[in-house]
Amino acid sequence: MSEKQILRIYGNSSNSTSSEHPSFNFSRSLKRPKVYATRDFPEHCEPAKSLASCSRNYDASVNEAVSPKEEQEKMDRKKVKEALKLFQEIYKHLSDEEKAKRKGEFIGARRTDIEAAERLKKKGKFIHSKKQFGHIPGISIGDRFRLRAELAVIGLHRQYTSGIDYMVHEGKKFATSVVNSGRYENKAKTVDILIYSGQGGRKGFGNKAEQVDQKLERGNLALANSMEREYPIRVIHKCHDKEGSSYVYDGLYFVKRFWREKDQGKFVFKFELLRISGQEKFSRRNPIESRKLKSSCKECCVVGDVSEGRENMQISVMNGVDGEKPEIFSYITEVSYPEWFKEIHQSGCDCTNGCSSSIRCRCSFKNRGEIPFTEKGAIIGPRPVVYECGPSCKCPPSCMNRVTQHGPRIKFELFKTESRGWGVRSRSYISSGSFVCEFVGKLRQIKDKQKVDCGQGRFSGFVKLGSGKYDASSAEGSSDRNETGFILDAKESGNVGRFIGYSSSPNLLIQRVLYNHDDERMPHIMMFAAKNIPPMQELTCDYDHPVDQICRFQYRL
Ligand SMILES: C[S@@+](CC[C@H](N)C(=O)[O-])C[C@H]1O[C@@H](n2cnc3c(N)ncnc32)[C@H](O)[C@@H]1O
Repeated sequence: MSEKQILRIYGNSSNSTSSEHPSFNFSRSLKRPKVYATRDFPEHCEPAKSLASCSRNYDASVNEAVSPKEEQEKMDRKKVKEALKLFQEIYKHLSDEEKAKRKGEFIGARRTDIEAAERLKKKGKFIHSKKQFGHIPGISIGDRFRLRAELAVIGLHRQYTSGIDYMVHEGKKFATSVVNSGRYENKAKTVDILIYSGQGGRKGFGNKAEQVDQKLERGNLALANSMEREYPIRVIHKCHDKEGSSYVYDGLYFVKRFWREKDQGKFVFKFELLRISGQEKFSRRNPIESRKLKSSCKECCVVGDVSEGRENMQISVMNGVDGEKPEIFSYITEVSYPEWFKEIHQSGCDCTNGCSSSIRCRCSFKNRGEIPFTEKGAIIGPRPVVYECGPSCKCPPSCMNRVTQHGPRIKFELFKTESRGWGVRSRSYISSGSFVCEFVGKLRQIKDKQKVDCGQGRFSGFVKLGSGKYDASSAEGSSDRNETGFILDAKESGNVGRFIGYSSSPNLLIQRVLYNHDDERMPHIMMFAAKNIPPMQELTCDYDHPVDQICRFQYRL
């Protein structure tokens, strides 16, 4: 069916009924919040009611006498349903077209949902063409929407990607709605309080993204202005269940306060939003359904990407135990060296056409005359140290002696275990010998008799890198000549490696690797698959194994 046909079939019934803004539609409750619940907010396990199953049954018996108000509500809801139906048909049409074009191949990300919404917008089929404050007629608390673009179509949240939507009123920006996606550490601690992180603060994308200070502009300014005037803000939570993600309307909130704090050295804005009291709570209204839904929600995604875009692939956090998120830590992808640390480079290899197992390649020579990796990047047997080519080598980045320095390529997932805290697994199969990840943290020196809680199964975020006297003469700013040994401390800053659990028969082996410096006292701690690892199996290593010794367990390629 063509888009024209679809539009013809559905006519103009979903035309806007909005009044001139500012239209404050929060008649269902306007009391300032007084008492706030303190129980943990299980936002990802909240019973998300579908629009069709909403408690107000507008298709109920026509014989019942209905008031004009109810009649209006019925009409509003009908319009919402019609607009969504129209959207779904265009979306399906575009998706089918896209699938046929792709023939199974990946051509690049195309947001078909946005495209479908844009087509509806051009035809004037958006509900409430003007933005407005408060509830949107026809939409009830607890309504669930599968696609983000649907929120724009029905006027709940007009931004396709940005979390804060706002409009200009009397020359000033005011927030109309926020989507709590969990992406920016929106720690929804209780059912009534939402700590919402401001927008901005990143320049560029993926690995090249640079952290900058957030500014009090656009959405952040709009939230601040809304606080001043006590304007209500719609809150929509992104939830995850077995069927995927969805967006649930949670009702109206006020901004109570906001502040600026440092995150990884840069300023970010935090807004405390309080749910307006007296509004329906879909979780409390029908507790039997709530329990049923909670138990059917065996494992929910509580954080979309714990690396916040810093890794090559997203690392989602799944929790089927208690709905909690991991404790806050700074996600870093490289070892954080202290200021005094200087990279000591020996001369690298001169191989301009890639390295090979010959004495002409200096790096190969350091590796006992062989390249320690297969062409596919699997490690050829554990050894005391692997010397990868590095910044002083002339070989290209694609050289087969550069494996771990490119970072992990595994689709990791963090998950909550019943009794061991968080663990790590891979969504895809990992073949024996493949590089899994590095254990990164802050590199610290330890003093002679300083006790570090690591090893002997009590590992708690540290890896001891072995001992050795540190020559203070080469350390700027250090005057303590008795310091010996180094540790990687991942308690406050680390990567996915800090969540890997212990096993006496592990499926990962620990391998010391050098590439960006030649100081053997502080090698990179790299983890490789010790065997073939099926998808979703917990990744484990042997904490008791001293990292300055060759791994004692066997593995085969
Ligand atoms: C490197 S952390 C691993 C991540 C940790 N599970 C968490 O939630 O942050 C090591 C800690 O995890 C727990 N742990 C890891 N493996 C374990 C095991 N096999 N049995 C019991 N506790 C374990 C212990 O508390 C240990 O101190």
